Amino acid sequence: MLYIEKLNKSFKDRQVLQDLTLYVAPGEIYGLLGANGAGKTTTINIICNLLQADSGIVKVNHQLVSEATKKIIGIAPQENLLYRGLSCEENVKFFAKIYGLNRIERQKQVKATLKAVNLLDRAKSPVETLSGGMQRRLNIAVALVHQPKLVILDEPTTGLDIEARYEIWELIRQLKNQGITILLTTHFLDEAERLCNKIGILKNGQILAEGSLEELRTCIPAKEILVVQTSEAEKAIARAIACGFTPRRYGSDLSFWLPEHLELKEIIARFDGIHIDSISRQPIRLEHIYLELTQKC
Ligand SMILES: Nc1ncnc2c1ncn2[C@@H]1O[C@H](COP(=O)(O)OP(=O)(O)OP(=O)(O)O)[C@@H](O)[C@H]1O
Repeated sequence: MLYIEKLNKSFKDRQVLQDLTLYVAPGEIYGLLGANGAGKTTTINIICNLLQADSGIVKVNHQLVSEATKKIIGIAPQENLLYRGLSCEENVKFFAKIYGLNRIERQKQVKATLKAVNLLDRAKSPVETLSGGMQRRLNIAVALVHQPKLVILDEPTTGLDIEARYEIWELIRQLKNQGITILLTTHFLDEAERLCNKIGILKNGQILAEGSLEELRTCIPAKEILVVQTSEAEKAIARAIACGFTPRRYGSDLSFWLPEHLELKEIIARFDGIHIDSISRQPIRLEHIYLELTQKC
């Protein structure tokens, strides 16, 4: 559905995308992850034909991006694209007109889209009277009104409380069930873990790694992660290394990669003679993979 090959883009002498290559299959939710400034929005702007690449190929549904492909893409940008004084219905209708839907299609699609984002009962409410979560859902409705094949959601849950995030996640799952292909950017790694069947990790305009969560787990040669609280960190690290555990710091957490599954009593035995306050075990999460890849390069 989305094919990007060797995409390059510079702003003056700063190269923002470097041979960026990625593929999104029909019906997939692809999570594009990267720190601020990694090049996510630049990539999105090129896909939406709002920005010209210096070189490379971008195809949506087998067509090179152009004014024509805009009609098969729906974009919900980071900043809500809404008219605050207009009602939900008026906002969606306005974008339906921009996308060239006729009067009958508009009537049908405005209703269907507001229903899909669970805002039909607020159709007549002005945007400024909606909660932040409702506004984000309306921002997504605007991206759906012309029934696009590819939907781009740029940080759809930033700034929302957990209940509003759950509602957006449910909406994204429903879109996937309808066969819509989704490109999602997020800084929430748990969000990518829950929703995406493919994840690409972007740094300095290049994809460092790409795949399902299972495939990305192979980036860390460990079975699980041990988090240790101790007042004798130096001693614990030296002992762990001698046992074949790989030390890492995740924030202030002293952690170790365990190369094999061990019983808790075996783990405790390895730290014999060292003062340990607590030991906990964690599965390998996307945050560990993300940090490993982005800090190494
Ligand atoms: N129009 C522009 N002119 C000059 N530099 C730009 C322009 N647009 C983006 N950049 C630069 O390109 C780099 C990538 O920006 P981009 O917005 O694509 O990153 P991002 O991954 O979307 O970041 P964020 O997570 O903060 O949204 C940044 O260093 C940014 O300052």
